[in-house]
Amino acid sequence: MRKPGGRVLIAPSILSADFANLERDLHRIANADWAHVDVMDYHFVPNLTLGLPVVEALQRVSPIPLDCHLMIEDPDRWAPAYAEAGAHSVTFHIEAARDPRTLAKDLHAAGAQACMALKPGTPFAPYEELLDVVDMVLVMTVEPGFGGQSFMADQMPKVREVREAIGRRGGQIRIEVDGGVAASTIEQCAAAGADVFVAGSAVYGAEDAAAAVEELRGLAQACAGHR
Ligand SMILES: O=C(CO)[C@H](O)[C@H](O)COP(=O)(O)O
Ligand SMILES: [Fe+2]
Repeated sequence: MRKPGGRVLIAPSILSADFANLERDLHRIANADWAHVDVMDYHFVPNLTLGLPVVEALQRVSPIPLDCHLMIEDPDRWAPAYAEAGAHSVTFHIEAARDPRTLAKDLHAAGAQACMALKPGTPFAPYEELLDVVDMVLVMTVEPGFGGQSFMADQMPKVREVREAIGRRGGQIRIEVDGGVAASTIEQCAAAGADVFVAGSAVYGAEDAAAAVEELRGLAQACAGHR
């Protein structure tokens, strides 16, 4: 079982990168742990970003593993292809999945870690049993769909609830937070029990993206150590 206070992971979101220069911008964050890739389909969320062909291309050039966050309808049908493309982790939204248990198994069979995401209005308790089959839980700290939104501190009790449930069951499940994570908000996420931190505008909006990654990592790691 991973002890509280283990290594934290920083996953910059390329949603805030320059879409005309994605390879260059992946290399700007080569010191991060994962590159977070936001896939949006104009149906599950009111925005459209990129899909499987672009993820396959990113996979060929990325210096770090891809963490694919699928904000799409029918992930049962579409998500396994992202695992087959080589993504390290594939996140589906629990609000969109028909059979999350089978989907998680399909993702594992295709070689990826499986993660379930919860929108801000979605409670965790009905899905606690799925901790048996997922590797990570993503607690959204904005409404999914756009980068650059304000962090929702009211999601911290949910992060604590997930961390407590993981603690009761044992196992090595990570908790990822996504949306509005920055130097001013990351410590409360880490204190609540998150150990994977997505940051888009806070990293790519900085003069030096790699330095922003290190700053975030330092703040989160210090907090995780005191948990
Ligand atoms: O999933 C997302 C939006 O739905 C993005 O990953 C998230 O918003 C990152 O951007 P920022 O750090 O600027 O909030
Ligand atoms: Fe995301």
